[in-house]
Amino acid sequence: MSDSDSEEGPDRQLKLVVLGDGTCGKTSLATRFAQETFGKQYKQTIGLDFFLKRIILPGNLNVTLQVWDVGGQTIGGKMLDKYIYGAQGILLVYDITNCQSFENLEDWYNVVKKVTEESETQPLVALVGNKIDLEHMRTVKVDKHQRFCQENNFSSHFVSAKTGDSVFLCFQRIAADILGIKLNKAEMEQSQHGSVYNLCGSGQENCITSSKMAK
Ligand SMILES: Nc1nc2c(ncn2[C@@H]2O[C@H](COP(=O)(O)OP(=O)(O)OP(=O)(O)O)[C@@H](O)[C@H]2O)c(=O)[nH]1
Repeated sequence: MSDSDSEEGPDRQLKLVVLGDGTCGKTSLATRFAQETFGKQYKQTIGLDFFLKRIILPGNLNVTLQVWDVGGQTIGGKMLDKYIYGAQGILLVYDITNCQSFENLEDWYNVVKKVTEESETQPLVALVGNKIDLEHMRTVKVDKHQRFCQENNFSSHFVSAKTGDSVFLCFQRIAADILGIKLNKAEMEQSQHGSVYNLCGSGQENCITSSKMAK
């Protein structure tokens, strides 16, 4: 992509589909990222929820992320294939305190493979361990997570939708990977903790970038 595209061209749009068992925290992850909120109360997603968030990647590249939050009960249903179709990124989410939610990702991934096997371009797949604020209750070993990533060439993420830890970084890294943009260490460290607005504070440049991010 040329410089002129990144400065004046229309926003790039990326479709990211969030999959995983019920209660692993998909809606919480999406709302933490898109709205910077978190609700303790569980409200089951029926079918699909949809969020939009505009971010700016290095090189002043505007990217609008469409986050498709798929209800955990849709596995085995007729609509799931349609939700996945056309995704550039897939987030396979599990709850680090719930082994079953990790084991069941195999089934979710099988659906992804079936839907995308004949596509020209394959989506980037990210493995996301959620609820790291509950580290003391972890039942899924980090080794297992890493092995699953290596075996399938997934990118690896650990987040807490509750505290916001690494949530923005997770989406930012996924978008950057899809677009072939390399984030440097400083950019990743800035994004690691909390919301985009918390990015302000340790450098004028980052402050400007953060304030340009639309809600
Ligand atoms: N401690 C903690 N709780 C979380 C976290 N993320 C989500 N939760 C809680 O887990 C419960 C389920 O979260 P949801 O985001 O609704 O889960 P979901 O995966 O969207 O569930 P479905 O709609 O059934 O697919 C809620 O009570 C959340 O408050 C987290 O990072 N830490």
